[in-house]
Amino acid sequence: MIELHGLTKRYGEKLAVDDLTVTVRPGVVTGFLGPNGAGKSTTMRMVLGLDTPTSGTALVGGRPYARHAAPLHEVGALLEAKGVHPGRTARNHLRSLAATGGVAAARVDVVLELAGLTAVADKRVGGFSLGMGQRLGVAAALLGDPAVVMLDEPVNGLDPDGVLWIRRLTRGLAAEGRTVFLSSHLMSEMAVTADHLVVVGRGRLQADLSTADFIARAGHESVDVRSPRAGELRDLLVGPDVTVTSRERDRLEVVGLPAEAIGETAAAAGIPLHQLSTVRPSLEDAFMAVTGDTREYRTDQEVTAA
Ligand SMILES: Nc1ncnc2c1ncn2[C@@H]1O[C@H](COP(=O)(O)OP(=O)(O)OP(=O)(O)O)[C@@H](O)[C@H]1O
Repeated sequence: MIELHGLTKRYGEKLAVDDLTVTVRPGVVTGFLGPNGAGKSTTMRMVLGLDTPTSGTALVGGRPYARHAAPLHEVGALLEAKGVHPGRTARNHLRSLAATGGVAAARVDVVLELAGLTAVADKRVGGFSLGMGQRLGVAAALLGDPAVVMLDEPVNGLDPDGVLWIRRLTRGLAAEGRTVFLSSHLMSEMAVTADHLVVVGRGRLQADLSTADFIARAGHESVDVRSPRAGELRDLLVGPDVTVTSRERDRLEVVGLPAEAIGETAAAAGIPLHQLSTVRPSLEDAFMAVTGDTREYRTDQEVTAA
C-alpha cells in the first residue's frame, strides 16, 4: 500500500505536487495519469525518499521508505532510465544490484525470465535498445520480490510486444496481491491496463476512481444526425431531458435519446435521414474532460522548452 497525505513539493515558485492525498491499494493496478509536467515523477521520487516533501507525507507499507530494513523487498521501482554501466552484461548488472540490496543471487535468473531477457542476459547493456533497457529496468525493480511495484512511464520506448508484456506482467503482479502503481500520460494505455485511476493535473488531484467509473462519468453518449430537414426534426426531438445542438444546417447532435427513437420520430414525420450514428465518448475525450484546464500548462512548457 502507498499512502500519500497532503503531499506537497515546491520548487521555488513552482508547486510541482499540491496537497495530494491518495491511497494506492494492493491487488489492483492503479494508473497514475496526467499530462507531462503534472507532478507524477516528483510524487514517485518522494515515495522513494529521493526527494523531500515540502509538506505532507508519503508512506509505503505503513512507513517512510527510508525506515524499511529491506527496502528492495518493500518497493521495486523503475524511474527514468538510470545509468547502467554500458560494458556490463544484463546478468552482471542485476547481480551487482542484488549483492548491494541483500537479495539472493538466484533471483537474478527469475527476473531475467520475467523480463524476457534470458536470451540476452550475457550481452553488454551498451548494445541494448531503448525497449530492452526498459525491460532491464523492470527486471531490476522486481529483484527484491517487492510488495509494491512502482513504474514511471513503463511503456515508453516499448514496441507493441513490449506494451503487451508490461500489461500482462503488471496485471499478474496485482493478481498476486501486490500494490502496482504505474504512471502514464496515455489514457488509452491505462484504460486497458489499470483497474483504478489517480488523475493529476498541475500537481493537484483531479480524479481518484475506478477506470470504469472514470469512462462512464466523463462523457455522455450522443447521436449524430444528418437530414436535409434538420430544423423540423429538431423541433420534434427537443424535450425536458433532450438537448439538441446544431453546428451545421443539416446536422444535429442529440443527447438524451437513443438512435432508435430518433429514427422512429423521423420516419413517423416522413423526414429523410442521411445519417444516424451513436457517438461514444473516446477515452482521450474522457481524459481531456478531467484534465482539460490543466492541459494548457503542457503547451506553456513546450513553448518554454523550445
Ligand atoms: N528538480 C526540479 N527543479 C525544479 N522544477 C522541477 C524539478 N523537478 C520537477 N520540476 C517541475 O515540477 C513539475 C512536475 O514535474 P514532474 O516531472 O514531476 O511531472 P510529470 O508528471 O512526471 O511529467 P513528465 O511526464 O513530463 O515527467 C514540472 O513543472 C517540472 O518542471
